[in-house]
Amino acid sequence: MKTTILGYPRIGAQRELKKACEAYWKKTITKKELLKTAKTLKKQNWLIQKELGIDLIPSNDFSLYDQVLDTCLSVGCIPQRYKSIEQTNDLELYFAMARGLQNDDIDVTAMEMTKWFDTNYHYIVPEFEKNQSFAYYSNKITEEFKEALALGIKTKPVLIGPVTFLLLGKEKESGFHRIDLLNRLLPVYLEIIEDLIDLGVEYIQFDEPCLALNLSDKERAAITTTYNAIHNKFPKLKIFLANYFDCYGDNLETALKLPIDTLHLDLVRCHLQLDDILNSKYFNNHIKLSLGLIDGRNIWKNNFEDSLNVVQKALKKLPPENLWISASCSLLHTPYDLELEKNLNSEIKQWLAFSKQKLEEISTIRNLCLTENEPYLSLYEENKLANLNRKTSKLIHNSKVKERVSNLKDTDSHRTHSFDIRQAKQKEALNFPLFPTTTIGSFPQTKTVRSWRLKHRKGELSNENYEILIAKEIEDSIRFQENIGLDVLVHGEFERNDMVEYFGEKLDGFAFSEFGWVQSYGSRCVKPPILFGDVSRNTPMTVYWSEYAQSLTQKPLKGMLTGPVTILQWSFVRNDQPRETTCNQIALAIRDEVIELEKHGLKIIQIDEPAIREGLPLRKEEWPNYLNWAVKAFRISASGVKDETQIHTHMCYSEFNDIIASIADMDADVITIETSRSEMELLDAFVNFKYPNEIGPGVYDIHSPRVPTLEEIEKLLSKAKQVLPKEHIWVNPDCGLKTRDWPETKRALENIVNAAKKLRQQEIELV
Ligand SMILES: Nc1nc2c(c(=O)[nH]1)N[C@@H](CNc1ccc(C(=O)N[C@@H](CCC(=O)N[C@@H](CCC(=O)N[C@@H](CCC(=O)O)C(=O)O)C(=O)O)C(=O)O)cc1)CN2
Ligand code: MET
Ligand SMILES: [Zn+2]
Repeated sequence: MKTTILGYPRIGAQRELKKACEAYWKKTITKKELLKTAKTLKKQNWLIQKELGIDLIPSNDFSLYDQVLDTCLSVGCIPQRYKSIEQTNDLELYFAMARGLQNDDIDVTAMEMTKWFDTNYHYIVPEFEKNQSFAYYSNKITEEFKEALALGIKTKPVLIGPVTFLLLGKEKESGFHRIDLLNRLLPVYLEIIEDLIDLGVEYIQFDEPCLALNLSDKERAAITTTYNAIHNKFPKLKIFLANYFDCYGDNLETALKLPIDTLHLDLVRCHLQLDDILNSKYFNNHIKLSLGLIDGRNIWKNNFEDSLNVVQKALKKLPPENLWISASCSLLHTPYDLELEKNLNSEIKQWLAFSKQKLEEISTIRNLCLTENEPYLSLYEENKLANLNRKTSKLIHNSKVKERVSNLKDTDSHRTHSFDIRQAKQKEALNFPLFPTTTIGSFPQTKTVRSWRLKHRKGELSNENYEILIAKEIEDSIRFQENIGLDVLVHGEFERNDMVEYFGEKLDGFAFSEFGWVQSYGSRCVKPPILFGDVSRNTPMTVYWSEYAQSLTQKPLKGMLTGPVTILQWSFVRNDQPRETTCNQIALAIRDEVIELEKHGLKIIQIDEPAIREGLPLRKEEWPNYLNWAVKAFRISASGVKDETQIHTHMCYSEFNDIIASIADMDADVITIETSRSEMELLDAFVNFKYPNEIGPGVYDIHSPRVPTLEEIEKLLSKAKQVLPKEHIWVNPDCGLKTRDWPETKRALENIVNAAKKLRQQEIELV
């Protein structure tokens, strides 16, 4: 019985890769220095896995930006607009595809970015043309294998499987389906594999998480074609096929019939599938199983007793040499090392395992299965105790909270009156012009603002002085917003480290780490708070700064909250009760905050739910149940206020078509959404559905430093005006401005306000 993992985090325990990439982009370090940092990180990752007892260690799980982008370069899937960069500098090309590039000679936009399945990790979306050709282009995969080999480690290179690669991409023109490109793509994979085999590779891991989705017959056939072709050409190669994040489901028969060496199972997300497989008539016991027992998506300690039971079950049908002990998915989604945490409550800390601790758990489980397992029995006992302690801890349970959730009534998730009635009252109370303008909440989180927070945390800046600085920043932003003439102002979120972590820090039932960083996209990281117990709000969270900001202006100020589903989705959440229950607890806490903001004079409150789409289960059968409780949780948070109080919500990065009815069902008075990059295409869902409430389609792509011109914004707005009732249209950016700098923010927002003014003028001239 051996151990393996599917992938390891790569950002560095101290976020070394983030810092190096950002320095390289600013040209304060050279390409050579960046690559040196990368090399050191890879080496550290391999050596720690070796030291902690991982037998089959992955390579090519490292990436300077994103593994799907890496795959694009491996197979030469480079959109036309980058061809002029291609010749000059490989890193420049790579980062241009990731982030766009603007200089005297070149002006190219970035490739699209979207969520990796149901995670908060974003990948770069491959672009395909009808006549797409592929060619073996970058040699990253072989180079990394050689790098590890030089350290004495023969790795298992990780490749995103060709079918998943195609399905994750997008057709950039009509008249074909991307899956039809398989016959062109496969030969390139075969070339790469041949190179790897020449270098001595024994195992290759093919990640095909598309197997967790509802696949068509054609897509399933593509899986069969692919792995038959690879096996026929390289019969000695050991194919390690990995699906994760959900069951094989309908795709199980296809998977079991493949000529592969190992099938990997995510037993955390789908623990019943082991029985399905062992009992399947297609199962043959020559196949090896990789048991994904350790949770790669969450930070709770494994329960060894349960895991050993699973292994025993497998051992009834398979010899031990046909089993791998592993984690459910790549450890990319969990932080580096729990040992770095010096300030975590020690009771809570003993319940947790970060990536490094998960490596230890994997080898301990294997060691406990050995006949000579005595040296490890104390670890087993320790694990049992920690799990028992977590079950019974006083820190977790709050009977008042449980009672409040179980006493929720239907009326708690309904506003007093329907939208029409509310809208009329709000129009009277707020008296906005046509096409009111607003922003999504955050203003630039500059290095300076972040450095105040760091100093404050370290005790180098007193509470009082920190607050003086934040207050001044808020005041400046209010004056700026008034000057350019925005209709609904925001305070700017300067006091927040992150829109979820900030609330985690204020709510009971959450703990937070110091170094628990997880990559979100490229160099951007998040530090998800740890939701370990019943959630309650014992103190106002945003009232102080919102009330202060409102006191500075006659214009209405929009209070800014993160919604229950997003807090749930972007935290490390307890796994001892249904997510629905936890979400309702958060919803009640947010509801109390909404009511309190109203009490303190705020007439408009935004409850952000950017993660509601991402939280959708991977399989459609499970959508209705999820949407039902998620929408209800939002409504619970929003329904405690009077008709006159205007509730906004905001979503970004979303394909809205599938779930538009549920979005409407959230019944927010106003929704602001991301649409600018798709030229308002995303608005179609709202139009086709006749979305009943007010809506602000984004007119400024905040993911790019580019400033949209007045004309561009006008064009987008006139598109919106053609399809939406003009009384329903708001004018705003796609998302918050925290990742932007002030100069471009100011120019862009001025253009936005002026575009709205021009639109109003046109309306007056029309009558
Ligand atoms: N949780 C979450 N998920 C999300 C989003 C989001 O906003 N939050 N937005 C979408 C896109 N994803 C994003 C993820 C991260 C960031 C982001 O800006 N992250 C920051 C960190 C934000 C943060 O927590 N900041 C802290 C700590 C900042 C820090 O690194 N401080 C330095 C010191 C200051 C400095 O020199 O910069 C340090 O500790 O060493 C703070 O402001 O207090 C980063 O990686 O740079 C943006 C978007 C989807 N998912
Ligand atoms: C990822 S959605 C962000 C919403 C938040 N209010 C902001 O403006 O940053
Ligand atoms: Zn957003």
